[in-house]
Amino acid sequence: MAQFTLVSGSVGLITLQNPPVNALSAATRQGIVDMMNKALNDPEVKSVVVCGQNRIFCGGADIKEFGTKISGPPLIPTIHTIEATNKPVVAAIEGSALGGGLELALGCHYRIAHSKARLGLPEVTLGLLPAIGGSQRLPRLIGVPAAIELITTGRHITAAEALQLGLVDHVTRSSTVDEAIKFAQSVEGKSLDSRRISNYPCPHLPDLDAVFEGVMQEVRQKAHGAIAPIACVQAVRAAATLPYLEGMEIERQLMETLFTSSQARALQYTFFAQRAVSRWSMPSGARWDTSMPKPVHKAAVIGLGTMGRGITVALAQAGLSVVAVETQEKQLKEAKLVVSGILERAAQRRGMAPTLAKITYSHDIRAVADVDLVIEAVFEDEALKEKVFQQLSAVCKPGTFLCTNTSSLDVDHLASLTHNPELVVGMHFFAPAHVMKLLEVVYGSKSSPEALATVMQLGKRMGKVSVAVGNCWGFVGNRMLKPYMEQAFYLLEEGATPELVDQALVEFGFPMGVFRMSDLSGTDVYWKIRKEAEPVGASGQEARVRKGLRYSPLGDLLCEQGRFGQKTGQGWYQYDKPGSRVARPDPWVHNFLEEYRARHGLVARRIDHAEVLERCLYSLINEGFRILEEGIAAGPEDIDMIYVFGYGWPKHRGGPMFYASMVGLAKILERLEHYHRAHPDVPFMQPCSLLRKLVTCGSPPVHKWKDVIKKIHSQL
Ligand SMILES: CCCCCCCC/C=C\C=C\CC(=O)SCCNC(=O)CCNC(=O)[C@H](O)C(C)(C)COP(=O)(O)OP(=O)(O)OC[C@H]1O[C@@H](n2cnc3c(N)ncnc32)[C@H](O)[C@@H]1OP(=O)(O)O
Repeated sequence: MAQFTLVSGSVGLITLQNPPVNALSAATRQGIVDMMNKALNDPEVKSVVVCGQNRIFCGGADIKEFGTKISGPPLIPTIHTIEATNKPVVAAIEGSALGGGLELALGCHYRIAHSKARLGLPEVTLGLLPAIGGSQRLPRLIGVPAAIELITTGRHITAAEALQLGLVDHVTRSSTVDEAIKFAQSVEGKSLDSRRISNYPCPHLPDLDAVFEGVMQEVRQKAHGAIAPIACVQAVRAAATLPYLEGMEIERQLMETLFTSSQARALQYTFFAQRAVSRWSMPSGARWDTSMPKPVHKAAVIGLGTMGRGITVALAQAGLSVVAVETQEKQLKEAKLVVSGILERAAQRRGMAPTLAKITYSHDIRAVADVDLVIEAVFEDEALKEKVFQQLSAVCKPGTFLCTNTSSLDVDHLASLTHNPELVVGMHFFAPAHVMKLLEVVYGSKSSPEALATVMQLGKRMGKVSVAVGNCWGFVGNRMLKPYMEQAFYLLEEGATPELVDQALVEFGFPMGVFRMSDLSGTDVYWKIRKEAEPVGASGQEARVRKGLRYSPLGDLLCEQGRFGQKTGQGWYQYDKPGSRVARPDPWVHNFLEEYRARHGLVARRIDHAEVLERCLYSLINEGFRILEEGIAAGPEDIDMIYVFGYGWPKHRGGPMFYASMVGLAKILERLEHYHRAHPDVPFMQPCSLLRKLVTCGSPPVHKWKDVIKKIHSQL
């Protein structure tokens, strides 16, 4: 797992060998310890270069080993030995030097990086902190403010930025290992006293207490309940205030707490789940590894409202030629300005030229005749989308993939209006489409594996976390949101306020609660969807029982008052003016709720945060089990990534299905049964049979659920 070669007569070259990213598995750590001992004890070796096989230095600890019993040697003593030796040790950094990989490099006396290398301490994103001395060495090398920023965000930086910060000594465009070998020879026999970072004093910061107080406040606010960023700040504070060895002891203690935390498990699950969703499968048995995507060089976007503009930006940034079509002249002009502005600002940030020439604009749908793939993003109106799909089917060249950005319409129905329904796939983007990471890729009953493979690959090119799901009302994300929102309305009927419900959800870790979110997106958006789904209700009616089931008309009644949320300055909260982002509790809403309860003879009771969470989250999770049972999502990871990357589910809780496994399936089942007994007229609270079966099977861990589901399906 690590190889030693004597090169140029005096340089011991140690190469980490653990594909694909040379992660520090037990065997690799053992290899480093053995090869380093060999190099340091060999009198022929006058200097050492450490590098990684296949042009990647090291991706850090082997994350697969976390959660298992850690075996193999620890690296801290070896890094101390490296730092203390009188033979110069040079890290030759190509590809990535991340986490434990960068910590190893920080123990070396010199660091030479390739210009395309990326460096970082991303432990925080896995619920950990850099605990092989990284939290103590980095601030000593680059100063407290820069170290805090890198360690608390886990950001990967370029070699150029690393050079600017003083994190590396030299950046090269040629062979890093050759340069490192030459450099190592040039410093053989020279004093290394000034190269041992652990001996450096931490650069002085005036008013240290005030700095850390401010940083802690900011980090806490951004963390939404995650504990690792807080521990990272505490560790850097130890570096800034304590001698090195005492700081190392604090680093160890903090890591001990984090290492076994449920948050670390959730974040590590998310790391692998994010990668697992790219390995999609369809109920037909078609899979990612047996289906060939078609090349997409030129794409088109139809409709340049907010979504269409974002999609155009995302496609252009992914390097595609784009035809952007909008029939309304005024909207087209405005879109051109907005799209160009976004691309120019983004290019400026990256120090690159904007990709404006990649886009041609047209008001004529016939301009898409020669594209490989079209994304329809017109207003969410069934008749309009039907017309567009019929037109597209007539004007596009044979074989063009036709995609829809619908969030609520039936993909199969749109496909049925075209000559080639196998080429139709849903691409459900989230606003703003060029920023949000999630892409829900919806295959219809006729979509071909090739069409799905093509769209999944396009999503990857756009930098999205693309999740393939089956076609059903609301797909996965919005379908699960329905019971969640429904419960929030019921809680208001029973005595809660929008603030109470939202506070419980924010404390759980969501960036905002359901009512604040509803105000932000427009309360009328779901009103329209409710009206379409329930033409008899959703307007002008107070009835709380519809078709024998519980219904809350609260959202409809609010909309009838013209309170459409932030954009109108009034919704579930009040705002200083339309468009203002500062939401304040609204006495009008409290009064509206009291009058409503009085009209219906409802007596308000005290509702606590635990009840809010159980009812909103468990009903959502229950729907997730139904989605799994029906095969709409292939596995729990798919649902979890949709919620983490599209709906603000806190990453440190891993997604709804992972969270359910942490809470315990038996407990979820028991609470759903409890609420369903109290409200038999709420079908979303009736426990799904898959949940019952999983509990009967002894509540297997989340990565085993797919096997249980497969078994159930094979028995049908
Ligand atoms: C008190 C108790 C103390 C106990 C102490 C225990 C010992 C701890 C020792 C050291 C701790 C150090 C802390 C760390 O180092 S934590 C790890 C930090 N590193 C990372 O977070 C990097 C994660 N990886 C990445 O960011 C990327 O993978 C990258 C390296 C940039 C490469 O990206 P890309 O080229 O896009 O490739 P993929 O992401 O698709 O990855 C390819 C496959 O490799 C797998 N992978 C990647 N990194 C790791 C890793 N560190 N460990 C294990 N596996 C890794 C990834 O899952 C892909 O696999 P697959 O193809 O099967 O999906």
